[in-house]
Amino acid sequence: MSAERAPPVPFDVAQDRLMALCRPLGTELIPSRECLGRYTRAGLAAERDQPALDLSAMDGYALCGEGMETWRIVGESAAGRPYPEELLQGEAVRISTGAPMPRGGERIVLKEDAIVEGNRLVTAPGSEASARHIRRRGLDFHAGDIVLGKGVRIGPAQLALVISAGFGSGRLTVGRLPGVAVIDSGNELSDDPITMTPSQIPASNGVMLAAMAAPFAASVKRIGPVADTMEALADALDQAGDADVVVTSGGASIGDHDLVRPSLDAWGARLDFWRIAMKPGKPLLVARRGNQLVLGLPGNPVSSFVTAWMFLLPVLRRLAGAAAPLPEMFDLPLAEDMPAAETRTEFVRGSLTRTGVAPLGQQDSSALGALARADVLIRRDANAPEARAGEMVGTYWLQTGGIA
Ligand SMILES: Nc1nc2c(c(=O)[nH]1)N[C@H]1C(S)=C(S)[C@@H](COP(=O)(O)OP(=O)(O)OC[C@H]3O[C@@H](n4cnc5c(N)ncnc54)[C@H](O)[C@@H]3O)O[C@H]1N2
Ligand code: MOO
Repeated sequence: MSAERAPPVPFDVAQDRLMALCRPLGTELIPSRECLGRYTRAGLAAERDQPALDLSAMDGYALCGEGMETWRIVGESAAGRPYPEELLQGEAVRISTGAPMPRGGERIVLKEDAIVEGNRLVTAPGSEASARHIRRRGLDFHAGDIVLGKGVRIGPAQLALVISAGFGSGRLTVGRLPGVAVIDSGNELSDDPITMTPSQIPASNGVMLAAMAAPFAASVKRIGPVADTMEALADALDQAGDADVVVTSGGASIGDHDLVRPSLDAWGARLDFWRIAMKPGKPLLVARRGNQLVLGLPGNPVSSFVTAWMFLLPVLRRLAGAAAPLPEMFDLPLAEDMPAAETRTEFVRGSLTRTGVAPLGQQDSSALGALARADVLIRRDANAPEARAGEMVGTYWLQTGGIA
């Protein structure tokens, strides 16, 4: 059967097949503070307790002894400058948030609940000193605890955790990020909206795809726009060099000018699969040339975005070492009825309302306006029956890239 006539690959099968083709790239040792956006390649064990001592969580006074009316203030424990002695019965020290509890300090009275005259302290009527204002040693984690699992993305919070766990001045072993080349192809494309003719189209996909790939890539090389000729495509593929992932946009369908498949063939790439039962994005193709992976995305801008989101980003995350590279789906209620689905798994651009998710009115696969307004992709499985308002539907959050 010719590739044109073979039935399209079901969406989930295609995602699984693609993931099976990717192996995480090697590792590299880089300064911990530069690990933003990287993936851990092994569990990370803390090198210290956090906090390393019992600390005060509030500004106030640390007290020793119970059942007395007044305390004698004998000094101060400030953040980074602890009170050096042991507190004795009836003694108190001024203490600030984050400062170490003095030895013998049992409870904290808040500054606003303390009545102080000279070095005498009494607690205000109705208030009480409490041990709950003490952050105990190891409250966050203990030395040896695995604070980040394997294959976790280091975002800002994880980066702070790495520093807090004792790796501030050291290096971490993280996954290497892939090199990416993005080629947009099409005779009608122009990079210059000022001088182009009305029959031309601004080449928006290349910029969009490069922006999507950038957080997961060591480098992104943009090539084109290039003409729909075998020569121009051959030249563009040569320029892609040894990029780990080559992404093309346009020319993936079966039109007379759709030359991506024959060009890849001439370049020495072997087709793995082509055409997915998804809407938008049916003409997606996947090919390999040695260790290089080629994703041929459809030219329609929304099709290009959705296929990049569902296939390219998972590939990049997997190569970078992600344990869970596929976008996560959440069930949310529908804000309005939706018709029965077609024979392809459909990803409907939707907005988030107070009562749930609502499909946007414009679903054409060229409509960037609706895509830019969308908060979510609503998933409608192939042949799913009509869905009523209030029913739960699978939803992908666009803002988070589907991974949080
Ligand atoms: N007879 C059939 N025709 C089509 C089929 C089919 O199965 N049989 N599939 C349709 C589907 S679905 C899609 S999606 C499109 C995609 O086809 P291509 O990947 O070959 O895309 P092009 O024809 O090159 O372009 C489609 C559309 O997108 C615009 N475009 C292309 N590149 C860019 C870019 N870099 N930036 C902005 N816009 C771009 C292009 O001008 C076209 O308007 O095929 C259907 N046809
Ligand atoms: O699947 Mo195409 O991507 O409908 O426009």
